[in-house]
Amino acid sequence: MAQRVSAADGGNKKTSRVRVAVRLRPYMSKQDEKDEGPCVRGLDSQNLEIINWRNAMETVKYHFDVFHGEQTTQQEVFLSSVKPILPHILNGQNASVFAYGPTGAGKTHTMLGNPQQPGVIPRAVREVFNLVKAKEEGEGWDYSIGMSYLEIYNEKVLDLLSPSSQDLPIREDKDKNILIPGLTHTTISSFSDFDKHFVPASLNRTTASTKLNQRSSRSHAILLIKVVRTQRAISHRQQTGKLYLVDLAGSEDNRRTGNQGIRLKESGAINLSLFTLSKVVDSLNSGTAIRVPYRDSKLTRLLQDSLGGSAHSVMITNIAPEYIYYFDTFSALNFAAKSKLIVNKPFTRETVAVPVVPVKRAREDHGAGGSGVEPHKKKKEDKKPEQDSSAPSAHFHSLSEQSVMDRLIALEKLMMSCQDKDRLGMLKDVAQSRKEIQELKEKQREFESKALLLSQLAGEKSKQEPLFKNSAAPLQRKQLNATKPNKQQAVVQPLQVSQLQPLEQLAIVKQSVCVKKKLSDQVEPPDGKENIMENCWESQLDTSVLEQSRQKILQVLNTGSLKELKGLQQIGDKKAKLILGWRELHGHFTKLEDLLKVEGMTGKRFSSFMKANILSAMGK
Ligand SMILES: Nc1ncnc2c1ncn2[C@@H]1O[C@H](COP(=O)(O)OP(=O)(O)OP(=O)(O)O)[C@@H](O)[C@H]1O
Repeated sequence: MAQRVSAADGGNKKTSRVRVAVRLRPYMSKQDEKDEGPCVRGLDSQNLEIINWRNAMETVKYHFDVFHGEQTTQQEVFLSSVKPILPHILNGQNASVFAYGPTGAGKTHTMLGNPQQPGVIPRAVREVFNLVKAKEEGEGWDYSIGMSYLEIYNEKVLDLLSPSSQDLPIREDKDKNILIPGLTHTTISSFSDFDKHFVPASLNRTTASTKLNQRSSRSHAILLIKVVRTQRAISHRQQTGKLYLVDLAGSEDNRRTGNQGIRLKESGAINLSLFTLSKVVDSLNSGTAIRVPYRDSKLTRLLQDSLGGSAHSVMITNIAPEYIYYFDTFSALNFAAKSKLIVNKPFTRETVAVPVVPVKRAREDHGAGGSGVEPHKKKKEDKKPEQDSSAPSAHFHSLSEQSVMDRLIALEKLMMSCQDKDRLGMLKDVAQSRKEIQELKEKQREFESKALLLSQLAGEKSKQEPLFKNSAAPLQRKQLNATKPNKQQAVVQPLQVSQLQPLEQLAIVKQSVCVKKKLSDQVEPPDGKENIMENCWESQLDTSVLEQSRQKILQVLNTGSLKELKGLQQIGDKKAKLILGWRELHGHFTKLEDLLKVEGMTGKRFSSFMKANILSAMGK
């Protein structure tokens, strides 16, 4: 009877860690309306640099196992990053290759390619056949190769070889092998046999056009190549090796993809599963996690077999050079860096001799090597070079939007806490300061509510309504004045980022109490009187009590566990996870309206969420 045999002697510890390669796709001028040039470039076969968003005179350098520059061919990517792990699957071990990165950065190009430039998938399958052919001769084993092909779309597992099938279940057998009952498994005898099944199945994959990519993959596609080898001699040992070739859907920022409706829903599922993947990678790398959160998404559940343990994994992080992708690139590099903690100081900052603009025009300036190390001509020299090094760069016009800055700050904090031990002390100090500020804020609120209570007791002998006030009372300004110092205190952060905050306060100050919801109105225009009534309820509440409730909700959003988040009104499991994901990626919510940035949170939902939670916090 067939039995899984662990190949202890064949296991090579060195290669069992996640090997991280980064591939930079060529610069595309059509993606660069402002003609700003690239913001990232290669230095050599392992190093790259990206402009520092804080100061365009500086770059941030990263070190990876491999860096594939813009001119790298499909063949080179395959030979250096993928081919070395393939022999393992002939010995009953698992291997996987992931293409990760923002939408439009070249994942599908890398994995699939096109007839002129075939990608990793066709090359790997061909190589597996070659390896088997070479082995079959005199080693005493018979080999059989099979394939399955599926996509995870909106958290559903769909069989691409049998497109009419429904969402398939994922199961685990007693040996901890992940199985998908009902998934088509087809034996293939040659590469052309594979092609015959694979090409039409690929057309079944869900793709659609977004603002950033005309043919964007809306699902994670997983091709499984299974090699079973059976010993001819008497014990007839059988070993099964699996190769997962994964083209992940791109991480997406929906403000830029312009996604709405169904695209937005897809995007929510994509971002959620990528977030879980990130958590799994974190746990595997930390080596201390009690529970690796494989079960939190279908993607990670399915790859459980192959991620960690004895799997030989390669992650190819695809990035794009244009400024419009800056945040995504920075984010993807961070993910790639934390996917292997042996990264050499990715946050070392060096001042380069020439202003950053020279990275411009990679295509014309780069030599055949594509690493882009030669000096570049200056452009836009009239741009004032001297800047306050703590201020966001003038080159970041497109990023000067407050929310993007907030995200960059949050991301930077994350990266610092991950990788630079020297900064841990600093972060601890900041955490301590924050704690003290928080305590002061609590005290302040306590005093305020006491004072309010006293004035109410003194002022209204017979009039009741401790919570509802006269709508004519011009209390909102007072309320916001009271909020202001709190806000200012709350944003004490490393690296003097607090100077970015006043803009946000302004946004809050501008909200009028009754006809507020400016943001929500932008998303969904009010649809009549009912909506006006909807939005007026806050005006009937006492501003300080209202503010207290808002603060309470904000606190849960920022510090609440999954369970606590689910304790909020109108927040279910999925939304709570999305909030956690957002927090992980962007740091804290500076104001409640930031919730609108979470996937699926429309203006209407936000209004209703606020009403339900404020009233609930007041015990209404
Ligand atoms: N190395 C490359 N050389 C030439 N063209 C490339 C390269 N990488 C990507 N492209 C082109 O860039 C465009 C976007 O690439 P691709 O569709 O592979 O991105 P993606 O990361 O898979 O996006 P999504 O996540 O939206 O599916 C395509 O037109 C592709 O041909």
